[in-house]
Amino acid sequence: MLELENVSVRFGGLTAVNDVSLKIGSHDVIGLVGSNGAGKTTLFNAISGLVRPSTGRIRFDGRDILRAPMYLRARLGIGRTFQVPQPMHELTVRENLLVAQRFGTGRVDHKKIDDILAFTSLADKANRHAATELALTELKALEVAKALATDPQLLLLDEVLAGLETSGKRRFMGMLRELHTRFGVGIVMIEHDIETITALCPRVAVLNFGQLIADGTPDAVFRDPAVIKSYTGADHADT
Ligand SMILES: Nc1ncnc2c1ncn2[C@@H]1O[C@H](COP(=O)(O)OP(=O)(O)OP(=O)(O)O)[C@@H](O)[C@H]1O
Repeated sequence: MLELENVSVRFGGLTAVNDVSLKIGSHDVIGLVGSNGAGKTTLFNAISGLVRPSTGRIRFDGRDILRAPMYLRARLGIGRTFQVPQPMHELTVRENLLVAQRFGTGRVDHKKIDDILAFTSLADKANRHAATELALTELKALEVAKALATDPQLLLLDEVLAGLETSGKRRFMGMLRELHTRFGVGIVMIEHDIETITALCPRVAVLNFGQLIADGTPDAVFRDPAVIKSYTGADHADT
């Protein structure tokens, strides 16, 4: 579905993403990990069209999208969330989803919006205003709901679990587990907690200083000496 070929993103003298090649299939659920500043969000930005790579190619369903604007990528089926929820504060939850749906599909489908509200446990908040009437878990759920409203084939989730307390996190993980099968989307999720990634993702990709240093099952990746070194600075795990 998505193919990155030798993608690099530079900000002046800093190479935030360095020569990354990665193939993501429509049935993939991938955890994207790496320490702070490793380039994870920048890679999402390159895929969704927020930043333009300095070099490389990006194809979606065989189509070159390197120069495609964000809205076109959304229409083609690339949906994303942001690390800090970005609702349109003056609108209600339902209105936020309607705007996202229009942006992503060019249509309005109230039945689909109702399904998404139910799935994300936001049905009873549909007429509340995002700015003043939602708790953090609900704002995070709204972020996922907005991305779903764009009708994605590929969903990029940027730290959707960060900052949630234990029970909210558990509920959210249940929702994420269902997301893939219920909406038929491929998923790439950025997440720092290795236990969470291992529980949710059959495949893990690791960035270190912008480079992809591992890509495989959680078991294989988290035993990889290069990955352990990137996290701890040590050459071997203490096992
Ligand atoms: N717009 C920008 N201009 C300049 N430098 C940037 C910009 N965006 C990101 N960077 C830099 O690129 C590097 C990668 O940042 P990025 O946010 O992609 O990392 P990350 O892996 O998502 O980190 P975190 O886990 O802390 O969110 C960092 O050094 C960051 O400071």
